[in-house]
Amino acid sequence: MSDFTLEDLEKIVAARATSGDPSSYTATLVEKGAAHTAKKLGEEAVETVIAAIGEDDERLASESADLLYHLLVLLHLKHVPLSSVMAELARRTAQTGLEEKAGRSRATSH
Ligand SMILES: N=c1c2ncn([C@@H]3O[C@H](COP(=O)(O)OP(=O)(O)OP(=O)(O)O)[C@@H](O)[C@H]3O)c2ncn1[C@@H]1O[C@H](COP(=O)(O)O)[C@@H](O)[C@H]1O
Repeated sequence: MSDFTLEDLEKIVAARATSGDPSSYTATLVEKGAAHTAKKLGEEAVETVIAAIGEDDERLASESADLLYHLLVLLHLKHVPLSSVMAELARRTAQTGLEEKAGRSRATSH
């Protein structure tokens, strides 16, 4: 099994974003900006849903990889480090998902 991590991919994305390499898809996405990348992320999310419902596991893994890659590019463009996302996920491990959801409703009802 590969020990490749999302942190590794985050570093690759950061390097390719500023590479100026015309063959880099990351550089192309970054050039088009956050709004374009967010739309691409949405498309990849839909493709992941379609794969989950009607396609095989290999296709689901492939679409999930596209989704995570585009999320990392968007986070890069918005200057949100992956460590912030991981910190938020780590914080949530202290409670169940439904407790966390109840906390969100309380936070937005004020
Ligand atoms: N993980 C990925 C990755 N996943 C998906 N993609 C690209 O995402 C695109 C998604 O395909 P779509 O059909 O949805 O989009 P498209 O039609 O090609 O693009 P649009 O014209 O619609 O914008 C494809 O071009 C894929 O190659 C990725 N491109 C790059 N990476 C990683 O980023 C690294 C650097 O890539 P470059 O920046 O291209 O050097 C690579 O070595 C990989 O590790």
